Amino acid sequence: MSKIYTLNKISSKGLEGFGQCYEVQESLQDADAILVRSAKMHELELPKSVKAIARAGAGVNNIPIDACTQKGIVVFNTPGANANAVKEMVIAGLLLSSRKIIEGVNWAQTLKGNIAKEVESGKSAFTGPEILGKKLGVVGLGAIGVLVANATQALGMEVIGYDPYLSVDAAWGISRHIRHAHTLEEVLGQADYITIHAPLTSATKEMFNEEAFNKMKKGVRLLNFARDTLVDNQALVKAIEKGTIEKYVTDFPVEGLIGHPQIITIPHLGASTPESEDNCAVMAVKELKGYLEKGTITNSVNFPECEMPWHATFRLTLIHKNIPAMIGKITSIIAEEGINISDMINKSKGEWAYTIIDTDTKVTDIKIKSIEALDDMIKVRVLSK
Ligand SMILES: NC(=O)C1=CN([C@@H]2O[C@H](COP(=O)(O)OP(=O)(O)OC[C@H]3O[C@@H](n4cnc5c(N)ncnc54)[C@H](O)[C@@H]3O)[C@@H](O)[C@H]2O)C=CC1
Ligand SMILES: O=C(O)CCC(=O)C(=O)O
Repeated sequence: MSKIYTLNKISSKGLEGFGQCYEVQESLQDADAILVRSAKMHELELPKSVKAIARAGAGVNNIPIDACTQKGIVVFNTPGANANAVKEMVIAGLLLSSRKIIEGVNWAQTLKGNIAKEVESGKSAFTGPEILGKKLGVVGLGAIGVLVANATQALGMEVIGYDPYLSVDAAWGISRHIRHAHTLEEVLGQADYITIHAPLTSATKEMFNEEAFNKMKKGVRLLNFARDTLVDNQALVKAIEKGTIEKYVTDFPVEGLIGHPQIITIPHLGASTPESEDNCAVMAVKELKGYLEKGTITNSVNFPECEMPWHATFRLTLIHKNIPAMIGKITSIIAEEGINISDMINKSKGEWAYTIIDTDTKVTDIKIKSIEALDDMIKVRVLSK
């Protein structure tokens, strides 16, 4: 029985996918794997039993990836599974940033007496421009950015996209009407609206800072449905005071922004739809099962993709450093017992490698210990059918 610790509320449709051989628990004790959404895991002491973590969602900045990698814990996410939910929210955000809908609705709640007359005399305070024909800059053209770019172009916006690491898959999905910016400055200098869809990393932290705001057009509307600290909030408030930024719409309410008349704070609702919660959970559960049961790695952010059909009875999965002679050392230990390897695969990602070895005969515990004792060997698992 494998034990799964859930850190956030995970859709039941996803959890059902685990089936009879799994126990979903609210304790970390002896957990084989963890399922998480946005809960912060940096302070969490992970027991040795943990082999994998699946993020039911896209952003993995809440997970201590480097520490997990060193311990041989495979971290997965669910690329694209919540992208449509965020895209729809961004379209709402664009309209909220432009038309004074929230202000108008709040004002309408206060009306009394001759309401129809009050409405007609007061509504001019809530006028705002249309998005049709305006220029939108999309920063980050991944799963979400591409959907946002295509949808807003279809709504009549002129869209310019920037992504220095654009993937081939993403490029296939981008409408030919979207203009390609070669630098961030190109977007900042001409967009009427800017929407951020890059991940939070040490390289992107506060990429929207005073310097970036100084390059923006006056009166720009900025949307952030990616992560709070992609934006330097102090510089942002100053840019609003200077008139550079007309409105900031963020999915990440933080102190200093809440209550500001030109800032709309949404309580991280981008992915909060039943469809996206189901999609993410179903995908995350599939990834964990594939790894725990067969050693398959799909959509990992810290180890290479790896899958091999399993015909033999026994399987070793090995996480180790990506260095010369490692495979030779492992196979020599197995050969000392006269065991034949029926199939094998080795994949690498940067300085890390992952190997699957199938045998018809069980490798003895003593030999497994010898393999575990190899320098630069991080984790060895023994699976059987
Ligand atoms: N508000 C919410 O509920 C949600 C927020 N998110 C956030 O949105 C981010 C993006 O999500 P996805 O599109 O699914 O991820 P993705 O990984 O498909 O796309 C991210 C894109 O950003 C690009 N990128 C990286 N560095 C960049 C830079 N310096 N400038 C411009 N582009 C850069 C990458 O090349 C990639 O194409 C996530 O990392 C997460 O933080 C994701 C889902 C839900
Ligand atoms: O699980 C959620 O609601 C948050 C989604 C998110 O921020 C992400 O997928 O990066």
